[in-house]
Amino acid sequence: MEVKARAPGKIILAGEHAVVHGSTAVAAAIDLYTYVTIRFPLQSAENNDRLTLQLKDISLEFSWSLDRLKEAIPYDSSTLCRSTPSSCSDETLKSIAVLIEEQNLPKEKIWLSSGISTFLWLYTRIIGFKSATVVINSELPYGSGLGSSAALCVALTAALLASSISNKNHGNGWSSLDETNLELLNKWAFEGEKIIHGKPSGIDNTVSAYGNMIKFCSGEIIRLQSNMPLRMLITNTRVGRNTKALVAGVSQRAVRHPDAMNSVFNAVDSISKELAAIIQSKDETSVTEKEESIKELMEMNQGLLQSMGVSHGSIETVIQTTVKHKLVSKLTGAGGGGCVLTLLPTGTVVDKVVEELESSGFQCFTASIGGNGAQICF
Ligand SMILES: Nc1ncnc2c1ncn2[C@@H]1O[C@H](COP(=O)(O)OP(=O)(O)OP(=O)(O)O)[C@@H](O)[C@H]1O
Ligand SMILES: C[C@@](O)(CCO)CC(=O)[O-]
Ligand SMILES: [Mg+2]
Repeated sequence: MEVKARAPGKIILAGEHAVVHGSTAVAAAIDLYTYVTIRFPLQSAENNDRLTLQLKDISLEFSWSLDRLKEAIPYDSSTLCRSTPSSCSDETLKSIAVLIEEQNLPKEKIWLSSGISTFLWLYTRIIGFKSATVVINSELPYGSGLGSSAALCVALTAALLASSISNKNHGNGWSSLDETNLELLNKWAFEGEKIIHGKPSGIDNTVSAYGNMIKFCSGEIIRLQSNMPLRMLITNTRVGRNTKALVAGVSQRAVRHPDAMNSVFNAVDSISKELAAIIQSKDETSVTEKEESIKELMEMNQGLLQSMGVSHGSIETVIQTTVKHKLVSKLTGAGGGGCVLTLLPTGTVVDKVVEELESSGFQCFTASIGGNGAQICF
């Protein structure tokens, strides 16, 4: 039997980092996906006592015997419960780390270990110690602010939950999950994100699961209906960074300067709420006026992200380059490098700015905003 799932990456239009501290943020799905295929062997097949993970886009394969997994990951049948998401304890995470060390992950790929830990934990917790080959393929750049970690957690959980759905609709292409399964999927994916982000807000897994555009605050999800065209250029600075470390850095700054940082988080909250209102507004305001307001809000948000300490020289270079073309940019996701968003008001011709950014070694692309969330296929 084979099940497939896919989940999109995302951009954050406003509110990253502050959202971890209870502010509002606005995010949208993009049409770049992480795909997960799970193949279960026949009972009679050889090798039906192993769990194999293939990371297709980076040509790596890992394999564990089920006995070794059972030995290392604490298990009793009462803790295996697909319908009650639970957190991975520090102790279990340590045992999982040993399972990954045994696979001799190349040193330059050590950043993958949190993703593989999440895989092992979600897999064993949701469907137990069952033999399979899991193939993962991603169109998203890793660790670049486009939510690769959340797309992994959401796509994997969707495939795991789909494997136990009884009324499978074979051969009908991609289909969405029903509301109950979507809620369950989002909770499990959040538990997975905790392993990768440390202290996630939940916005990345939520927008990847539900798709479209959302306003998110302290776990509350409001689905937004955009009433204006919204085009963004995405520039990957190609500077690698790690969301967990950046989120922890902002929290440490907030401990050192609680009043100042609270004011920053409050300002971001207002920016996100205003941005969401503009995007949804059906009033007479012209698109040009709305775009002018969004530009200003993005500029203010970037200033506040810089004051949180999550900008980077490469991000500043992108901002300065786009300003020369009268365009406004802000970082997206955790910052520290990664990707930058540039608003493309109606009628903008991007060729010149793209040429200049790419000649500095950056990678530019556009993605369609506000599309599908998690989907499954049999
Ligand atoms: N397809 C994948 N396979 C295995 N691990 C993955 C995959 N995608 C992401 N990861 C894990 O997630 C980590 C990157 O997550 P991180 O949160 O730092 O960045 P991001 O999610 O791309 O950006 P942001 O959180 O800012 O949106 C990788 O180092 C890896 O451990
Ligand atoms: C930086 C952050 O706010 C967004 C990362 O895409 C972290 C999170 O919300 O989990
Ligand atoms: Mg992430």
